[in-house]
Amino acid sequence: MAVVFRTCKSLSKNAIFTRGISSSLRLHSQKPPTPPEPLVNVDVDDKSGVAVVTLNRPPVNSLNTPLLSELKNIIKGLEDNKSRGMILTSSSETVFSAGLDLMEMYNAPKDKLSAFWTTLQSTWLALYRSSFPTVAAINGHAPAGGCLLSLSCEYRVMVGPKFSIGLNETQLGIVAPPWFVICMRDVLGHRQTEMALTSGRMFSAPEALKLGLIDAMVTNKAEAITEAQKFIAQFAKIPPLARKLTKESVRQEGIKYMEDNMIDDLQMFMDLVTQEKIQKGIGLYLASLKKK
Ligand SMILES: CCCCCCCCCC/C=C/CC(=O)SCCNC(=O)CCNC(=O)[C@H](O)C(C)(C)COP(=O)(O)OP(=O)(O)OC[C@H]1O[C@@H](n2cnc3c(N)ncnc32)[C@H](O)[C@@H]1OP(=O)(O)O
Repeated sequence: MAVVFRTCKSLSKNAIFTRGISSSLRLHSQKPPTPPEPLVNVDVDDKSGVAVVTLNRPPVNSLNTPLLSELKNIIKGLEDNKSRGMILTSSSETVFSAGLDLMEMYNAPKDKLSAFWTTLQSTWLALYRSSFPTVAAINGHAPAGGCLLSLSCEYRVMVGPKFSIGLNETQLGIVAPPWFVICMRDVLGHRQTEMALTSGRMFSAPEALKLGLIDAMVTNKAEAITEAQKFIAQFAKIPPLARKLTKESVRQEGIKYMEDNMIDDLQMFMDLVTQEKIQKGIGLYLASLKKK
């Protein structure tokens, strides 16, 4: 797997920034400061043109505004570079993504809360409607927003059997927004979605496979990447424009929902999440996670 420097340069603002800073600082000091790790890494394979995009926000890849923003920029960069495909995975050995960063929603000022949600909306839309094939190589737990990212890809390969996946919002006393529901329904159908979402159930990888929530189960990350590459390779001979327009057509409900309802959806989020009892619930949940 080779990193194509030219591609990375145009994809990651962070990469340009850190290179620029470290080379100029080297003139003035012996020890340049260690550049910050990007929140999302991207490696583009020279031969296949497929990008492995790795969430890299330890410990649990919770999705905050900077990470979502970085992911969105990378997806846009891949679009601009006419990418052949994208595999989304995690640098953690046990967590794909713990979902939305609860700290972004807890006692947050309204402007930050609003920026957080609009970044989530636009990042999701960029991923969901991306023209290139997308696969989630789910190499760890994927609750809530982690499950949403997976569902927004076209194919899901999960490392099993011990990790779990699902939209668990109701268990937290919050509500999965309609576009989360559409994503789940795209994959599971109406009845199973209703059952899964009203209970907020998390599924083990074998359960998820049986249900169709994931498409394949493997035993490690390397196998997950190989399976993902195989899925993407089958599109090599399909004309990209026909593929893109077909994907958009199949996903029209979700795309249209978001395009038509961005402001209402933001308002619903703000109204719900700023309620005192919801804030209290998030606070208690965070405390329970920290107490573990
Ligand atoms: C008409 C409808 C209108 C609707 C309007 C909108 C409504 C709002 C919708 C909001 C949607 C939200 C979706 C979400 O994604 S909410 C987030 C849900 N996530 C979870 O429930 C997962 C919680 N985490 C875990 O279960 C576990 O952490 C894990 C992922 C299984 C990993 O376990 P592990 O043992 O490895 O790690 P720890 O639990 O010890 O965690 C390490 C530290 O990370 C902190 N942490 C974990 N998850 C989060 C998170 N999501 N946000 C912020 N911080 C998180 C945890 O507290 C530990 O912190 P510490 O090191 O300081 O102790």
